[in-house]
Amino acid sequence: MKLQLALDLVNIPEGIALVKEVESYIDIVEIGTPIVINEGLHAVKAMKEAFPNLQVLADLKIMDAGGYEIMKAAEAGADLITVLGATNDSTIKGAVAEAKKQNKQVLVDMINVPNLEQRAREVDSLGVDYICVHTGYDLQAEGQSPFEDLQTIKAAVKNAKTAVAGGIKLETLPEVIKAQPDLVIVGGGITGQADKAKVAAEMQRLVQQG
Ligand SMILES: O=C(CO)[C@H](O)[C@H](O)COP(=O)(O)O
Repeated sequence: MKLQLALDLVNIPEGIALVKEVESYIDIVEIGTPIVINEGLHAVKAMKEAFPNLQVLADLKIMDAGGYEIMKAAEAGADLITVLGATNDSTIKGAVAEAKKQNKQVLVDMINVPNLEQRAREVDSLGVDYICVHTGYDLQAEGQSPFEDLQTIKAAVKNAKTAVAGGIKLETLPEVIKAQPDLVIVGGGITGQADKAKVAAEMQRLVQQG
């Protein structure tokens, strides 16, 4: 099981400073969608250059032009790139084909997919690397969490690895780990804490003991 730190509400220098604090406790650093919107793929390039030993995920949430957008993220140095499960199969197939060519990985974000079980099975047959359940900020604010959805995809997905994101905190991490995802994605649960290194270290301990 791996731990991914999601950076969303920071600029490039703030993001690099933050990762320096927790570098040894995480496996993957995510350049979140708001950073890509604010700073472009330069943020991915800057993070990869600053931390060549970490994997960098570009949270592009690709909805169209799968092959092209994967190619651009790969050029910037991303190791993993996100595509939306809500898009059509052609976009996902194009993304997977380009990612394989570039030796990169595709994580499909199932945010707001209504027929989760059925779509997870379909996406699983397209050769993607990860299928991720995700409760976004707006639904987190309404009290929702991704924990039940994780059980759903754990039962449905046979080929891809599974991932979970959306409001995970140190207190809720043990419940998440019980469902045995391959990847746990944490943003505010680390970035919003006063002692980020302490929380990240404890999260790494829990994730590694599985
Ligand atoms: O992709 C995202 C928002 O769309 C976030 O990166 C993801 O939800 C993790 O952040 P948090 O743990 O703060 O919810």
